[in-house]
Amino acid sequence: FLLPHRTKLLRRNDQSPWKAATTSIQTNISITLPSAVQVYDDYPSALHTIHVKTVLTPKETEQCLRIATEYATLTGRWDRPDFTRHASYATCDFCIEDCPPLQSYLQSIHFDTRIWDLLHSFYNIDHDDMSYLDFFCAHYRAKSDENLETMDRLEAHRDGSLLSFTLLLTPPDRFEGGGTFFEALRDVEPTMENKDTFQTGEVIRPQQAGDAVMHCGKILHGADVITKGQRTVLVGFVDVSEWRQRPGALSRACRDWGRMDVAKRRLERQKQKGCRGWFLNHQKWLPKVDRMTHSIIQGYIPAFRSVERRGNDDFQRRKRLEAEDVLLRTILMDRDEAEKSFDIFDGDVTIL
Ligand SMILES: O=C(O)CCC(=O)C(=O)O
Ligand SMILES: [Fe+2]
Repeated sequence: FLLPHRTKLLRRNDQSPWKAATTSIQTNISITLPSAVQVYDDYPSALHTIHVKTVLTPKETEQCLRIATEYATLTGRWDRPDFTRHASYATCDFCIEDCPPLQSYLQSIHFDTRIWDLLHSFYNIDHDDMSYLDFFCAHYRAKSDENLETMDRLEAHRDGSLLSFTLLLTPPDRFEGGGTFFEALRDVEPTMENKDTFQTGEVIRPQQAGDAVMHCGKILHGADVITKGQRTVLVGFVDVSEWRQRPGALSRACRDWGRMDVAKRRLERQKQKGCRGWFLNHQKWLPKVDRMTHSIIQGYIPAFRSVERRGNDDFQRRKRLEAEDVLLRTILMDRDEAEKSFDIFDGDVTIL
């Protein structure tokens, strides 16, 4: 069931378990990222909006949490981060595929169909064009002396997938802190409708277990620190077929984000060497006549203003957000456009 495009047999109908899910209080919140660039149209694109939506009933959520906790206790999978699965941003987790009881329970309640239906309605991507890159159950707990290897947060990052979701399994009254933060939401004011879920700055905190935060995985995000108790979530990385993605859009964004990383490192290096400048011992490489004429050639190199400006935190953030915004506007092609761009292959395409 980890291959969603194979789940056509689980289409929604009147008797579907989806009906059961609609009997609990239904969260339906959407928060749209502000525009960071003016030069492009197409704002907001579907990908600018983050959705918080009820996916599981309280009973189903409880059942998932029970099965997951039993499995993690037995295997120790929540006791330390798994660097083999997520090398850079390792979480204390297990893959749903590794836990047959949870996998078959989710299958029995048609979990995948619910997720694809929602993602389809939010981002207009066909079920056949979505598949799991990863689907796992992660666990955060407040730091204490006994659990040094466990995790209490996840640093800001972008997922490998174009779409992602984080579904809360633990009732929110059992922990403090937590939630998913998004850098681009820092200056966005909560509204009457979302003020409970979106209380502080960048963080989205679902108000009931069974609710999922669904978003574009390329938006810079992370898990806020847990200060008390434990928080268990189901996380899905959902990939979108290549043919719906505009060639070059992601690589352009990665290049721009990479430039900002380099600028940051240059400033750090400059600071290590002393902000005002530094002396180079390079006289022996210079022609004798010039040695006497230029003070710079005497070896003194002032700190570069441009390095300071480009390494500045606000500047960095603005540039990161600009690249992110352009990506969100451009990466998805609608079906017609995608079909046209596929036509250049003249129908001669073999899909392996
Ligand atoms: O736990 C969360 O709220 C976010 C998790 C996440 O971003 C991830 O695992 O990639
Ligand atoms: Fe993530």
